[in-house]
Amino acid sequence: RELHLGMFEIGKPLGKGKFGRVYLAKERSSGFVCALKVLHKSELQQGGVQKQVRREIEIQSNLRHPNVLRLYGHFHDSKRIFLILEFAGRGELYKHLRKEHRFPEWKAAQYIAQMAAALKYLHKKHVMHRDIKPENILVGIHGEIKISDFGWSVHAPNNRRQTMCGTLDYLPPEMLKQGAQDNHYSEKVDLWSLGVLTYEFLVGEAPFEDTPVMTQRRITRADMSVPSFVSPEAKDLIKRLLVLDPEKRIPLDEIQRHPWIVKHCVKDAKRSSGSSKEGKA
Ligand SMILES: O=C(Cc1cc(-c2ccc3c(-c4nc5ccccc5[nH]4)n[nH]c3c2)n[nH]1)Nc1cccc(F)c1
Repeated sequence: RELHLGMFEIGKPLGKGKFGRVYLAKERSSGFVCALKVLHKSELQQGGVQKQVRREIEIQSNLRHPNVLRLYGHFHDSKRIFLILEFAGRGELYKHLRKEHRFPEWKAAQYIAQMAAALKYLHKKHVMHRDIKPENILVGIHGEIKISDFGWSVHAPNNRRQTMCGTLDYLPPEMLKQGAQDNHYSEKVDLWSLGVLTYEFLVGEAPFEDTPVMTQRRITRADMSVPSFVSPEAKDLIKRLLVLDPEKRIPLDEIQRHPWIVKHCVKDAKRSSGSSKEGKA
């Protein structure tokens, strides 16, 4: 079936990314609700990002995971490219984080467990995200998180110098080292960013937040301290992720078995089975 704009009823704006606006949309014949992202070809040309957008479309079209935002399809007209993206019922995670200042440990642990599951899926497909931060995470209608915006994701290894705007807070040390050879780092970069994310969920600010020069210096020295209100188990996981040597970072499999994650995410077997009808095979 030929996709075109007339198929959609356009609703309220949902947000605007670096290259385009996103609208709530409904496909007329099926009533299917989605997020329609509009990218202007002229803007992409000016930004020199057409190839990156094509790569992102190619990567995201093939991803299917409950914690990875779906790209259902795309089409274009003479001036614009349209992306049919999954609608996330509870919007952008960073807005929730700013409003709540920081998340309770049970919520942070559930989010990190879902991130670890999503990253495990992506890494198995040799896709590393490379831009994990609250701004790139959406929340579904059931409170589950969805990683989006694979603008920097690549099939490992890559040899593309990445020029990035935006925050340095999430960059791992190996990407900051002078003359770092792009293709010398691996999926382990996402583990470092997961550590920064865990810290920010629990503390409400990033661990190396400072002036740009100081942030870079603190990252390359892993110079950060965890406030005393953070539980010892959570602190242990943060410390095992924010390790300078990429090879020494706790692997994704071990994250899902980490005491802090297990404590908050595994259904508590001891909890009573409630009314008599429950618990029967
Ligand atoms: O640009 C993005 C990522 C992206 C996703 C979104 C986005 C933004 C907002 C939403 C929402 C959403 N739900 C809301 C509920 C309440 C309030 C606001 C909400 N926004 N659902 N899905 C979305 C998706 N913006 N940008 N992907 C992309 C870009 C180029 C090529 C490609 F294949 C993918």
